[in-house]
Amino acid sequence: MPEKRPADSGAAAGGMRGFKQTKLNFRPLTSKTNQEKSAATDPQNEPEESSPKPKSDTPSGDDSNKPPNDQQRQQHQPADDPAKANPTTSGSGSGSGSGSGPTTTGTPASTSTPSTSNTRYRIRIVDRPGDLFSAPPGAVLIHACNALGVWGGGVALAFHDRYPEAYRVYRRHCLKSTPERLAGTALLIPPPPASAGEEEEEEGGLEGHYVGCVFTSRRFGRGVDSPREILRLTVPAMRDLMRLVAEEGERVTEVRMCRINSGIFNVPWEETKKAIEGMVLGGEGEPVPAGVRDGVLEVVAWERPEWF
Ligand SMILES: Nc1ncnc2c1ncn2[C@@H]1O[C@H](COP(=O)(O)OP(=O)(O)OC[C@H]2O[C@H](OP(=O)(O)O)[C@H](O)[C@@H]2O)[C@@H](O)[C@H]1O
Repeated sequence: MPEKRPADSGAAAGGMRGFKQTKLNFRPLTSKTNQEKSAATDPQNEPEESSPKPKSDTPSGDDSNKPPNDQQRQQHQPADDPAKANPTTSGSGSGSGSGSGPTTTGTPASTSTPSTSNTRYRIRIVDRPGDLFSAPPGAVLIHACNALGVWGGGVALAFHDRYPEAYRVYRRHCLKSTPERLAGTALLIPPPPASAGEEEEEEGGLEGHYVGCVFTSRRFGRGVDSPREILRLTVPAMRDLMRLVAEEGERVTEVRMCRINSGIFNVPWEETKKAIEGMVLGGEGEPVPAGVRDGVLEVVAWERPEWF
């Protein structure tokens, strides 16, 4: 992992090649219990009015597709405490299945009905250099988000430039709620049904991606949560996202992520990875993602080769 990096501006800086804007009609998927659950699991969450009252650094008004402004893009201060934090996890150790065999533990029987057995599973993260966005249709692309409705830098800006419609969905979702309520939850934005004649058919398999947003910090810039808090929020947020992913059944073909939290959020990647791999998921009627094999969901964490 690189020691230091600029809070880069992603696509704007040419970090990824060949970005294209994909204008699609996205519909958001959220857990009905997201907000209650988040409030319940986070003792620090004070109940707040759900009116989308902008905070001081919250963009306001009817500008849901407005790109982040310069001020927002520049508010990428590193967190005050870059010290290592102790992750709060619901389990210990990392996933350890073989993961590559054809065994179908927890695999849904039909193409779209998620399994709701008592199967428990873990996530195993495999680090790989490459382009996060070069994913097949049906892939979920996970990235960490603030809850203020801004994808202003790093990979979030690349998502913004690539999927402006998804950005609108995310932004609306944020403005309808509050950072306190969103912290530790997730938003899954599926692609619309494939339509014939899409233009973005070139390299990279651009269409058909789900955008998986995990709200691991309430705010960004000077208001970003501490690394410790970001790690703590990552666990329920990933759990929430996995539930949403599982409900999509086999429409989801793979789950991949960037090294969430490791750039602008300033949390060492190994800490985030450990927290995610320590989670025990599923069980008690919880749906199980279609990709689970032998109790393990393999998730590739892509990193640009220059940072790998
Ligand atoms: N263009 C690109 N293409 C491909 N991979 C890229 C990339 N740029 C960076 N990466 C990699 O992607 C991983 C995560 O690093 P990032 O710094 O992105 O995100 P993060 O999870 O630490 O932080 C979340 C906050 O970033 C934004 O913040 P703002 O809105 O600007 O405030 C959000 O909105 C959140 O608030 C690291 O492995 C980077 O190497």
